[in-house]
Amino acid sequence: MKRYSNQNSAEMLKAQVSDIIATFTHPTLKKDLLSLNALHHCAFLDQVLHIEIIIPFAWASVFEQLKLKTTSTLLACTGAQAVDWKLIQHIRSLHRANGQVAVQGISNILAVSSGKGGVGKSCIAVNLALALIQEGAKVGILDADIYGPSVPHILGSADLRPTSPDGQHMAPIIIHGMASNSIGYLVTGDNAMVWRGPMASKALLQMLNDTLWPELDYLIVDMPPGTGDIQLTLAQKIPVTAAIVITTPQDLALIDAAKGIVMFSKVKVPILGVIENMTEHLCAQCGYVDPVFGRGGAEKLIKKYQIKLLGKIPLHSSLSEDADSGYPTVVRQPDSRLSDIFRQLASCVAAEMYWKISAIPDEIRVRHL
Ligand SMILES: Nc1ncnc2c1ncn2[C@@H]1O[C@H](COP(=O)(O)OP(=O)(O)OP(=O)(O)O)[C@@H](O)[C@H]1O
Repeated sequence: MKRYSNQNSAEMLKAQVSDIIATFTHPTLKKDLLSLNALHHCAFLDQVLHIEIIIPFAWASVFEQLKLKTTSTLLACTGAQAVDWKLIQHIRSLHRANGQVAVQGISNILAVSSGKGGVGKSCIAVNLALALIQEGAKVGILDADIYGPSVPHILGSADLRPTSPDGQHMAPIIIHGMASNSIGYLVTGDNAMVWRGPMASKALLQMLNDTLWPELDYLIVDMPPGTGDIQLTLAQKIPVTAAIVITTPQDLALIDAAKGIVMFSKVKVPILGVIENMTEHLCAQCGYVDPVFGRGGAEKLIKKYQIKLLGKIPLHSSLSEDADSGYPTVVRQPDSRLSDIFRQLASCVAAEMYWKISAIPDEIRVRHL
């Protein structure tokens, strides 16, 4: 049985653990865990190997894979009887587009957009936000889809109304562990439809700035669909870190998604990539996979614009049924294959943001999980 009590052997232990965890590879890691300085601490106490891993983005489900892949080798090499793992998420505030000023308490804002309506943007924005929470991040959502605010419906909070503790600010609606605000909480029926563009953008910016958001690692902004004036104004005025574009595989949706990519490039907002929704139909009964809208659509888009395909979401009746029930799939069926897909997407989005955009050194918060 090995002992790791003195200084030399503590270094030996560190070297051994480092070698083992450095073998772990995953698409969220552009460098191995050692080059990322991820081994924060390791110690051998009472036959237990204690390991602390520090990662600068939301990573909880990948951390589970790391444990699964390396625990038996660690036990065999060190003679420990158990490994006590700890993940520290050191989520960084990354540079905002065009050097804009941060919103109080929010580290990063991610705009979820689409070139046209009906591609599943809100459904994906909500499930992505909730999956980021399951990945260990603090997340909120702002429904900026002024002409069709569907986030309250999907979250099951349409009947709730924000309160104002001081007559000037709004307390967000907390639902499924997530802070949310939406124009849908404030106006009912079709009232929002009559707003002119400048009025709508002003209202939204006010909602962003006057909501008492708790400390958030990520605020997801569900943007209005399309690439008109209101979208352009919001892309310029919301202090976003980056944007993602949702599309479906049909040619018409891809043409509009391309317009969205061009719009964000014009206003110098970094695009993390594209999410293809309704990629193929996944039969709820037999699991048969049918590429109803054809294959390879988003691939063409990412090739042309040199951006990343962040993930593909199948067309599945659960997604719309769960959204209509007010319990999005990630919450209602956390152990389903669809929820796994969303968690993978969440870690991929968080990692891509970190790798693509540099951190602001004095805006770092650390949280132990
Ligand atoms: N992958 C999917 N499988 C099954 N149903 C889906 C999927 N994605 C979205 N839906 C359903 O499609 C409908 C439209 O989705 P959603 O409201 O999210 O679209 P949207 O792009 O935000 O539309 P708009 O911008 O016009 O409001 C909803 O009923 C939603 O539940």
